[in-house]
Amino acid sequence: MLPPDHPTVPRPTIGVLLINLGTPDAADTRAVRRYLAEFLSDPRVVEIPKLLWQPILRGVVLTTRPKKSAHAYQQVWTDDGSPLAAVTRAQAVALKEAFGADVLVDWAMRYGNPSIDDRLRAMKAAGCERILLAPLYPQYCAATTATANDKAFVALAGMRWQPAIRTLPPYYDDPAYIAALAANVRGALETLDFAPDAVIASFHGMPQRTLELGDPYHCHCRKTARLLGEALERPLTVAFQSRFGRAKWLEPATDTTLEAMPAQGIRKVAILAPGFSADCLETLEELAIRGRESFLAAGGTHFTYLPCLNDSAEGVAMLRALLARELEGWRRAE
Ligand SMILES: C=CC1=C(C)c2cc3[nH]c(cc4nc(cc5[nH]c(cc1n2)c(C)c5CCC(=O)O)C(CCC(=O)O)=C4C)c(C)c3C=C
Ligand SMILES: [Fe+2]
Ligand SMILES: [Fe+2]
Repeated sequence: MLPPDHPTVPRPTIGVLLINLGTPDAADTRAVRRYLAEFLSDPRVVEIPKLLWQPILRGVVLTTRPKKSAHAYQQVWTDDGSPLAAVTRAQAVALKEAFGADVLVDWAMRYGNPSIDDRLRAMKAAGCERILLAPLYPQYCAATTATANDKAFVALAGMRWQPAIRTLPPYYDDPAYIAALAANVRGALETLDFAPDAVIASFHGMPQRTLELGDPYHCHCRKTARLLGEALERPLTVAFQSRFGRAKWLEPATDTTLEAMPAQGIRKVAILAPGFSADCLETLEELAIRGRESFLAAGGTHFTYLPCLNDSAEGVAMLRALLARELEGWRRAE
């Protein structure tokens, strides 16, 4: 006879951990400083020797940037907190619903909260013997995908009894991802009261040096944009946003592209950020607010920002298909 509180329904033995970049706990200078200190101390993100970089980070960067960034966060903060956290949580809830009771879906952030370590331990305690790590970056980059997996493996290194692990591969050219983006863009363009002269695909930038060192990120971005352009039957203008620091970054830059367009006769634009699985500071503030302002100030007449896939029906169906493919052998083995 089982005790009354013994679970009669089997506990899920398979878990999926959605991972995104991370965001401050609050839109104030203190919380942003804490977040930036962790983020920008990651040697996968800033590839400058620690002895040189830490004095610059602790000196000029962490005394000036947090206040400026906190102001930016305040403009996009929601009742559910940071948009990045709110959207990632909503994606986890929707995927939980889609997979049903036999798969435990959770979410974590590479920097800040909820931490990867904390959520992996909770999943293990809940009975997960097999865990799929899913860094939600369509384009592989050492500064995003690899560091998310690194962090998970550091947590596993502290476990006596580790779960079995798989990692979600990049999906920059996956037909399901391209189709979801195309449906999203087509639907949004249909509701516009203007026909854009250009559709811009803005990806987060990276130092040019990482391309020369063999990071596939730039190639992945270009291929996503080519395939999406083919699906939409119109070429996209590719640009790279969010430049950080003094080194040369991937070009062309989104801000200078937007500022130059009106003088070239391109006065109506639609812009999307296909490399972000969730809307966040970089899309909502940098593109939708500042990008709009600078484009209109340069003589543009019409500007629209097209939201990320987020927890839209097509976005969740796409993620479910990608994750289910990775879980295939595991689910059959149960
Ligand atoms: C989508 C892919 C991303 C890549 C590639 C990436 C590289 C990268 N980023 C920085 C510096 C900053 N990024 C910041 C915010 C931020 N970056 C991404 C994604 C990628 N970054 C996201 C999703 C976010 C948003 C976080 C949020 O809370 O909404 C920031 C913080 C904000 C600010 O102060 O501007 C910094 C700094 C570097 C240096 C880098 C590659 C080397
Ligand atoms: Fe970034
Ligand atoms: Fe930015």
